[in-house]
Amino acid sequence: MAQTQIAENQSIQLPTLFGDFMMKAYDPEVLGEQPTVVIFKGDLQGREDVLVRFHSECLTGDIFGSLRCDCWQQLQETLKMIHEEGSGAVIYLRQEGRGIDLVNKLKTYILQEQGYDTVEANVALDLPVDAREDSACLRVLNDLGVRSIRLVTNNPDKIEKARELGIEVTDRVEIEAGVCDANERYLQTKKEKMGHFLKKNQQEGFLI
Ligand SMILES: Nc1nc2c(ncn2[C@@H]2O[C@H](COP(=O)(O)OP(=O)(O)OP(=O)(O)O)[C@@H](O)[C@H]2O)c(=O)[nH]1
Repeated sequence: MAQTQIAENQSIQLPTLFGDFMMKAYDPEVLGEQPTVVIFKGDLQGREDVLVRFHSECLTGDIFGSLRCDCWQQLQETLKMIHEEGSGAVIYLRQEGRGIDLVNKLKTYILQEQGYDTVEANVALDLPVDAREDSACLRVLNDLGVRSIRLVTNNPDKIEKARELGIEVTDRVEIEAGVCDANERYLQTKKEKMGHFLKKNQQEGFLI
């Protein structure tokens, strides 16, 4: 007979195109919010320097492969990196549009189609440029028993916020931003206005 008593936060197996992972979902701490999700590989209990990405939800990119941003490529790239290394985690935060939600993000896209950049569009609509709050990451890392992380990001603010939460970030791991015509302005704005570690390469566009 199948066991029907399921423990809270029990992990499930998740075979993916990028290899075999485990996954857990956490009940939201605030009613009405979406569960935080972690997809991970390896026994991370007590481990130091774990390869980790905090990835904010991007329905347009992560689900539909939108090229207006680099979210989909970064997610795939990280899963490949974790698979190759044999361990690590992606904490998937339900902070669509840097926390302004999907409907508002699409409104900013309308302004972007009229010439505003991603920062100007948020400001013009009286929306915060970045409304993300990352405390769910601490909850997940504690649950997995991770002691310190190497954070996969090009965003200096993510490292600072993680450290403010008390997460030990021992290193930053660069992640390549796949450039194309559709996302070049988005990447340029991240670099110039949000301080992202992106280098412009004359021949090939933006790389890390
Ligand atoms: N407001 C707004 N949000 C966007 C836009 N394009 C993408 N996003 C959101 O930006 C967020 C990107 O999150 P991440 O990829 O985790 O983080 P990041 O700050 O870009 O930093 P990295 O770790 O270097 O990728 C997601 O929530 C996307 O939905 C946009 O044009 N406007």
